[in-house]
Amino acid sequence: MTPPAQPRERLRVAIQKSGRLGEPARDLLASCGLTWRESRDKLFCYGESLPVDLLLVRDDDIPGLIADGVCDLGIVGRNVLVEHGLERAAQGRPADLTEWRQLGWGACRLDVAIEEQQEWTGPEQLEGLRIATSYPRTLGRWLQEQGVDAEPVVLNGSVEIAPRLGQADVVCDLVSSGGTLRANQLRPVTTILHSEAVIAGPSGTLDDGRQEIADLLLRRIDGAVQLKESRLLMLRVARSDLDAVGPLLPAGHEPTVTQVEGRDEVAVQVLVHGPVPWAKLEDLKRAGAANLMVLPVEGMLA
Ligand SMILES: Nc1ncnc2c1ncn2[C@@H]1O[C@H](COP(=O)(O)OP(=O)(O)OP(=O)(O)O)[C@@H](O)[C@H]1O
Ligand SMILES: O=P(O)(O)OC[C@H]1O[C@H](OP(=O)(O)OP(=O)(O)O)[C@H](O)[C@@H]1O
Ligand SMILES: [Mg+2]
Repeated sequence: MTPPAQPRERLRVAIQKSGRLGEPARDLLASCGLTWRESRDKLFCYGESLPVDLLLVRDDDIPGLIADGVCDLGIVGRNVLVEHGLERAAQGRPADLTEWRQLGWGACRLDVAIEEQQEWTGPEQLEGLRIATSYPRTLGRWLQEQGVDAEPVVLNGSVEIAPRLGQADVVCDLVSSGGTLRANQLRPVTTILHSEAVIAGPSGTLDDGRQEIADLLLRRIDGAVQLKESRLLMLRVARSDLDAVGPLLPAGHEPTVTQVEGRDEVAVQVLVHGPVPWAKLEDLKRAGAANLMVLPVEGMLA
């Protein structure tokens, strides 16, 4: 039984100490106006601009730290959070954490991969095989859904070399570019989880005034995430071509159309969510748009 957490009036956020998500997590929080004083061992950062402190830890420890009330929120991959939830369920305990926000970065997939030259006929092919993974619960759930009985072999790292070492027949691991699988003569055959970085938090609300601080932080995070995804698309077009260009503009806010002095032309600007692909710019140009520009947005206040 976990002892009740000490009352705290400062919010504590767990992030990865190093690894893939550590730096982007810090950058995100810094873009929310947070500044810190680092402890000498660099494991704790005391929030100066807001009562929000950081705890720098291994990513696998983040769900447990929140569950135990040591931290209030965490920035972690969905893959780690899902595995934690399934582990708890396996122990017959109720779900304690949820995704408070999806952050839109740190994207990867949890894939099953087999030897490159092997044919893939479907999940039933895995029956009776040994599957190396760091995510036995997530894999176990998927196998159960597929009605397949296989044996997870739990490894904390270097999962991809397990088949070559004779420890397993196939693997189930995180993939983004696929380079690690290829380097180990493996190929992905099915995805069992799509992951990205998320804000993990308790299923209920926080106590001691920390919910208010969390709400403020989340509002800033929402703004920062939206800002990061926003672009300003600018172009000029002859009035006669405006009807052709208008429908091709990417979805976003209502465009602003301004008359260009002394010419039968207008300048159009539109705030777009997400990247504007080259193909879209080429379509607009073909329809008569010129001086196309896509600019990042540094700040926004409606
Ligand atoms: N190849 C990848 N591309 C994109 N995101 C990834 C990739 N691999 C992992 N991730 C995401 O980044 C998270 C952290 O990955 P990382 O490899 O840094 O973890 P780790 O080695 O377990 O680190 P730690 O030392 O904190 O335990 C993963 O849980 C996953 O959500
Ligand atoms: O599809 P790819 O782009 O090749 O990425 C996949 C690799 O990335 C992760 O490991 P990471 O590189 O973070 O090293 P780790 O095993 O030490 O965590 C993951 O465990 C895979 O091994
Ligand atoms: Mg880890």
